[in-house]
Amino acid sequence: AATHPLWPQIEKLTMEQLGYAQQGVEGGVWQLFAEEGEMKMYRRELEEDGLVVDPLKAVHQVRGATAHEMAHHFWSPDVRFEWDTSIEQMTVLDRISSDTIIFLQLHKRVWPTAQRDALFWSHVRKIPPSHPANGEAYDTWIVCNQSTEHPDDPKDGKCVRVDLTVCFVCQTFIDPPVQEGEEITRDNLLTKITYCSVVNPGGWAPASVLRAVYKREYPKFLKRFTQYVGEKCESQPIAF
Ligand SMILES: O=S(=O)(CCO)c1ccc(-c2ccc(C3CCCC3)c([C@@H]3C[C@@H]3c3ccccn3)c2)cc1
Repeated sequence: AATHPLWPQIEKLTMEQLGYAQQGVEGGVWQLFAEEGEMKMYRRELEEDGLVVDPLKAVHQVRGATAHEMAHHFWSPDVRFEWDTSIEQMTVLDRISSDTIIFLQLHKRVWPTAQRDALFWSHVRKIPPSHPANGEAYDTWIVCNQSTEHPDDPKDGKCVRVDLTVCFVCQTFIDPPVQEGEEITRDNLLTKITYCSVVNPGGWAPASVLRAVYKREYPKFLKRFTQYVGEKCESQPIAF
C-alpha cells in the first residue's frame, strides 16, 4: 500500500528505471555483445572495487503476446520456476501490496563462483500512453526489481548476496494495424521489450569468468522467458 515505508523508494526507482530503459543505445556508450534474431544485448564494461558490475541492456520484440502478459509473467512468483532456470529456491518474504512483493531467491551456483542469493522487492505497474494522439494506443508495463533489506532475511552467510537493480519494460503495438471493427488476433500483436540489469555479484569473482557467465546466461534467459510467455498465452484470450 502507498503507506508502506518502502513506497517512496519504489515509486522513485520505478520511474527512474522507466526513463533509463527508454533511453536509446546510440552514442557508443553501449557495446553490442550478443544478437539473436530480434534480440540485441548490450553491455557497458564497469567495475566497482575490482568487481565486474557491467550494466546490461537488452532490446527485443516478440509477436503474439501483450506487454501486460509479458510483465505479469515476469513478476509473478507462481510461474517463476517455469522459466527462470537460474534459481534453485524462491521465497516470498512479504506481499507489500497487490503489485509489490519481496522475494528471497537462491540462485544456482555458477561454477567456479560461489553460490549467490538475492533479496529484492519486485513492483509491477502499467504506465498509460503519454502520447495517445499519435497512435500510441496501449499501456507500457514495467517490472522493477531492487535489492532491499527485510527482517526475515535469514542472513545465514551460507552464500554471497548479490545487489541487483533490474527493470523489464514492454509496450504493445498492433502491427499490422486492423481495420475499424476488425478483431485483433495474436498475429497483430507486436510487443517491444527492454530489459536492463545491474548485478553486483557481491563477492569477488574473476572478471573474465563473470563476463563469460553474463554472455552465456543473459541471452538464454531472455529468449527462454519470451518463448515461455508466447507458448503459455497463445491459446488464451488476449489480456491487454
Ligand atoms: O531479472 S531477474 O530479477 C529475474 C528474477 O530471477 C534476475 C536476473 C539475473 C540475476 C542474477 C543473479 C546472480 C547472478 C550471479 C551468477 C554469478 C555471479 C552473479 C547472475 C549472473 C548474470 C548471470 C545470470 C544472468 C541471467 C540468468 C542467470 N544468471 C544473475 C538475478 C535476478
